[in-house]
Amino acid sequence: MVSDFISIRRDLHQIPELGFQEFKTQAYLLDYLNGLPKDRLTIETWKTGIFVKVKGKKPTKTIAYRADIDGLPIEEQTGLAFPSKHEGRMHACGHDFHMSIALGVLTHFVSHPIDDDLLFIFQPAEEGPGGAEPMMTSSYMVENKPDMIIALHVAPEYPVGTIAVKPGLLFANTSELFIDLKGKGGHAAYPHQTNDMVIAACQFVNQLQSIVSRNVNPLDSAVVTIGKITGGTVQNVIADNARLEGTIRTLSAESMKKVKSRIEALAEGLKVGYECEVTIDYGAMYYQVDNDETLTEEFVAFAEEQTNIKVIRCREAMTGEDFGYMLKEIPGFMFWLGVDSEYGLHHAKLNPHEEAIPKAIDLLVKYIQYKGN
Ligand SMILES: CC(=O)N[C@@H](CCC[C@H](N)C(=O)O)C(=O)O
Repeated sequence: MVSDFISIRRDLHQIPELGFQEFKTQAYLLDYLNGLPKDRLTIETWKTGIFVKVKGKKPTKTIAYRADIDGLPIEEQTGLAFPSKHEGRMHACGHDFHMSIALGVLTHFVSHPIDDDLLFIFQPAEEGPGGAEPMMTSSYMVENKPDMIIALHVAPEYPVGTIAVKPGLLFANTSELFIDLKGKGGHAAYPHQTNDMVIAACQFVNQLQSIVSRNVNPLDSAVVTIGKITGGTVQNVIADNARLEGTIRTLSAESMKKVKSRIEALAEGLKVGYECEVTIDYGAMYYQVDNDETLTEEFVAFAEEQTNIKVIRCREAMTGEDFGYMLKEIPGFMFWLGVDSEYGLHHAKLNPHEEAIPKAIDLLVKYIQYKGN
């Protein structure tokens, strides 16, 4: 017999949608929310996201909880009995867990209200192009800015029954990276008459890898990943175009500036060396996740003393999260939830253990109750 919120997770797992296309997901969430008693609830949509307020008994503050709702362009290979019904789309970053946990906590407080108001934020487009920053400037958020905010992220590398957290910097600064190369194509047998963009792209991918090893202070970690290369049209035509798609991760804003300036300098060299055009687009950029020191330490002490969850003190990670934009304006924290999967985040076989769902709901209910009187 699976609990309600595990079965909700299974439903949501089957309908993953990309950023700002979460129409079925939003409809599913609204359908659930509209089935709850209405007396304490206000529900407002924002694009494909939702704000839900649970009115407190005598509020002096608002505590917010944020869950991201989008999936990834990955073809699922989990072999689960409830796989994605959307070809080439998967909840491979655990947002199905994040949503079902948020619904579990919200449902508890609808029937067991506390003094303070609670705001549940179902945020679109965390994987890109970013929903948190525009949500923060929405009129709803401006008029209903909470006093503190919490979020979690599933962590395949930690066992169920654990959480991992760190006061201060938890996640990196990120920037997407799209590089378009344009040269001169032609017959595969006449390379001397062309500027081959497949060769230029290969060279450039290798050159980019020297930035982290030779230009960034080794004590200030950075990552440059190219996750996708496309180019050309057919096997016997020299390609007149290529596109590199990737991401930059840095622990400091200075290193982000440095990495970008080195990419641009190397691009100038490529233009000369391969007589081609190079266009760089940085896409979406996410601000680092910087946990409030006092609130995080208080949460750790609470979890250790008042629950049977094991707390792991972790290091910062090079993952990105646009929750950073919320923490920039509102004190709060994010923590990792142990879900023990052999395969990691963004893997087609990611299979988090569902027993982590009731454990997370229980932890959050207890902590929010403690914070909200
Ligand atoms: C937790 C997590 O995996 N977040 C994503 C955020 C992606 C931001 C953006 N699309 C980028 O690639 O820079 C991550 O990949 O870390």
